[in-house]
Amino acid sequence: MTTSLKAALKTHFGFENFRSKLQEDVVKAVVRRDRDVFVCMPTGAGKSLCYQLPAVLAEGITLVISPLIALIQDQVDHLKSLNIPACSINSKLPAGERRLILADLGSSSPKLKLLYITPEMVASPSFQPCLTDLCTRGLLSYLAVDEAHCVSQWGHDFRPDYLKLGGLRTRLPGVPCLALTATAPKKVQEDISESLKLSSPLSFVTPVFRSNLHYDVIFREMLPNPYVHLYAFVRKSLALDAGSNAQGCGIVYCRTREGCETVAYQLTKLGVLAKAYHAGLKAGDRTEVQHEWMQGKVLVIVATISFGMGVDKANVRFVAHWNLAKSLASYYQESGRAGRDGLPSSCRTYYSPKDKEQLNFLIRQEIGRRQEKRGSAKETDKAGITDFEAMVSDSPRNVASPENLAAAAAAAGAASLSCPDTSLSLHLPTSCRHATISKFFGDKTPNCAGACDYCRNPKGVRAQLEKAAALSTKTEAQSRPSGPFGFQPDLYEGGKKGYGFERHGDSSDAAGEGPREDFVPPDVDCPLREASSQRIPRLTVKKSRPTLSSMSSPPLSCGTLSLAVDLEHEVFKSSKSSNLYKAAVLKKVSEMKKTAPAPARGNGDDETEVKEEATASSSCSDELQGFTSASEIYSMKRKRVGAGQRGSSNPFVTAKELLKPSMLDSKGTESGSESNTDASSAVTSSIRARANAAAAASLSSPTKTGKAMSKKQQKLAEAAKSSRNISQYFVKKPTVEKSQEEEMEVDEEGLDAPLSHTTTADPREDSKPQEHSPEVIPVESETEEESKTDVIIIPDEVEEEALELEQLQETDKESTAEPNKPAEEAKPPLISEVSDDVKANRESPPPAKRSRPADGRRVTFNPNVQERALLPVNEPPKPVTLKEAADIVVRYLDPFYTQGKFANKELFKSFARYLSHLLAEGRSRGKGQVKAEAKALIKKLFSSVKRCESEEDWKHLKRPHSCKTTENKE
Ligand SMILES: Nc1ncnc2c1ncn2[C@@H]1O[C@H](COP(=O)(O)OP(=O)(O)OP(=O)(O)O)[C@@H](O)[C@H]1O
Repeated sequence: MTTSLKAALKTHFGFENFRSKLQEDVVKAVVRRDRDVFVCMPTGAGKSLCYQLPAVLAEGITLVISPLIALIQDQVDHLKSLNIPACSINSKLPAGERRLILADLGSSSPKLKLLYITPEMVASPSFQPCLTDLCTRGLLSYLAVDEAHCVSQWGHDFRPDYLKLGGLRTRLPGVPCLALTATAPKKVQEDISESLKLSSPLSFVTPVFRSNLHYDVIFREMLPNPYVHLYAFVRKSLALDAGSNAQGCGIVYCRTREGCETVAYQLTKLGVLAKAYHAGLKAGDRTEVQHEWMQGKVLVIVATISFGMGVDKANVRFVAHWNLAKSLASYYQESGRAGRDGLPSSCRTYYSPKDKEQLNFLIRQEIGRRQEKRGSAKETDKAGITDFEAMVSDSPRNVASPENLAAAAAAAGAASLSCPDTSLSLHLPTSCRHATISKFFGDKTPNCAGACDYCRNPKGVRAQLEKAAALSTKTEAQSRPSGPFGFQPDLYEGGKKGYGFERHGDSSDAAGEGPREDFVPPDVDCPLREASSQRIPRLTVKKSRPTLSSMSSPPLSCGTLSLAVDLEHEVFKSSKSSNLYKAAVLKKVSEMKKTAPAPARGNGDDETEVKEEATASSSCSDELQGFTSASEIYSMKRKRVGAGQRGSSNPFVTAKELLKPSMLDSKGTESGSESNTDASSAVTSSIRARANAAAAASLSSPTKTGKAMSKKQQKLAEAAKSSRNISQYFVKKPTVEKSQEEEMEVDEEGLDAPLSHTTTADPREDSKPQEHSPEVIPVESETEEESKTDVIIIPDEVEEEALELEQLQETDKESTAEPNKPAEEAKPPLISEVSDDVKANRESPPPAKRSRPADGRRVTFNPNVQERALLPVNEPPKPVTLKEAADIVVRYLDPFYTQGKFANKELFKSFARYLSHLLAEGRSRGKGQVKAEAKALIKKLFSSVKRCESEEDWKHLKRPHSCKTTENKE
């Protein structure tokens, strides 16, 4: 048998030998077909071959259940490349391919050897006829369940649909089942066996220990520059200093997309090519990044956990966790992607107590949510916490001091939920890290032989823990180490337990302070850190909860709540009475309100992220990926991000992005007004800052002024000087004849009149009527805040702006050189199109303060006039294509439009409306007319934007004429 198996191994898979004795034994057991088989082997041990080889040798079809389509795809592709007939039926399969597969399965002797399928699909009604048919014809040779830990509610990646596999199993009585996993502690193993109804299975369980992996932990917050530290780690792991001997690649795991982008950017900036991979990227970009990484073109992939499952790359020399994994089992699996070729590789965690707090909160919140949905608590709810605590079960102080350890252990003992031995903590250990992992999975202590930092340098590890403890003592003056589940014996005067699963259990031991209200235990989802505490007399959960919500309002993301929880807890710790507590909270809330800027456009992103990452893993982990770190939120500042970085400070957005919120708007689910306001102010500030910076540069650099200054630069400097009123871009040239100027002014005022009364609403204008035309939009003085706006100056963009400005001035020359025509000309379609309400408004009396030209004429700006002037008499206008029209409008949109992106939704909408009007009208229009219309459109838009001083105003922009003016407010 051995010889024939080896021959088949060589023939079908090209391997000379089995990877291990165990692999061989498993294959032999499966091939015998007389027992179910359970396999628990470390990551990268070659489990897949354990069912693939028997599948090839068997007569029928092997049904393989796998949790992810991406994972399935990799396996199918790999098998196809070996000429092994394999395929998958899933929701993404084109109908044609599906038909072909079903036809083959329905034939008398199907060619297919392995059919991969998700647990959801296997349970779906559409697949049942096919399954029944295969069963009745005896064509199923094996049922293989990959990643079998997903079946267990004690497992770290529980998938409810895996539970349905028990039912499937009973429908396939004679078909041997093979369950495989890399991460199954004893309890999970039992669960798998039970759920899959394995009948006295042959178990092949090998220790999880992988001697080629070196584990270590670095306290991120103690590093002067964590990115430089990571960079040095990358260089060392990839032996980049060894020149041509450099080898392999690596993975950095981050919890959020933003984290991925930042780390990738920092590493690249420091000198190692790194690319981000997360669900926020387009599918094509993701595939490309993965491809480049697989080929070794990109050395480091910085990813959320959506990356990795099924990625079988042999020479991954390191896996770094920039953020904590959500559980020890997850960590083992993620870090296990290193060293699959058996060569020494590094696994490092950059530990941060903040991370720990956030995760802790999220895990508990998730459990609370589940319990609420279910209406009851379950034993298995503890799994997430136990698994997480196994990584970070105690604070450094507790680990560093035996007394504290004992206290924490006692506290843990008192808790209704049994807590893991504190020495089991992976990241805050008192022993070997491999030992911690092995113990967690129920294995014996392995011989680490220096494959972790603790075994190499225990003193160093302890010193780091102590230093971290000292640091946190300084920052949390009064606080004591938090034991399991937030239990702080001293702080809460003995016996008070913190928020956790034990919190309902004990309410008896009041600390002997004044009269108390009847203690009502906090409910399951109470986010208060020490919800059960009665340390502050008369401060009950009922009273403190609203204060927390006021701190976390508006709810930006779970990070905000987490931050609010921290702040509330801080106040709680430092207050002695209920009144002082309330006063302190109110003060904090008002401080926050004062300092917090308008919500940033990106705020919604986190939620989107949470949703999108849902494909990656369990719901809990999804949420974690979308989490914005408290530190990020705390700064409440716009981020200064580098040029070219995704999610940078560039306020411009694509049309698609703009459409998204408007679609939501129409559904009434979300208001885009905030982001609009934000975008408009951002772009205005951005333009100002850029122009100012350019002006400053020209002033401070003598070489760039005077003669040496290029024409372009001069124009840019001019623009900078007048940047306070960007509308001047659209105003007539100073060289224009006065009479022409007046005509234009009158015309344009007429255009704006029904829509807005801006030009004269500003009292400043009334006071100096002769100095500027009514078309000049009032200049709002630049506030200190605006001048401080963080803007990255991108030289290329400045150049581009100058170029655009040049073009604009050229076109301005054209239009201002044209004679005006009487107002009776037909109203340009643009005007009629922009708003139907305009007509109605025209009939209403103008506002009292509206200024008029001295002669009282009321004329309407008519771009047709200009168009005619441009064209030879009697010659029909040269038709413009839609593209040409678009180009013209886009050019006039400058600086609201750059690199294919619009600055705000309103501009985009108007632009789209205008173009669709051109299309609908279906008649040829001259360039001049289009230009003039575009110019008028932009000018009007700009003036509308400028007039909006509040969010309310902005909302009214949807009906431009009703936008409130300063005057109206007065
Ligand atoms: N007998 C063998 N000889 C050489 N290489 C092998 C052998 N068996 C499997 N491999 C290779 O080992 C690598 C890991 O195999 P596989 O993906 O099956 O691991 P796994 O145990 O399923 O890991 P994970 O749990 O992380 O998915 C693959 O590249 C596979 O081709």
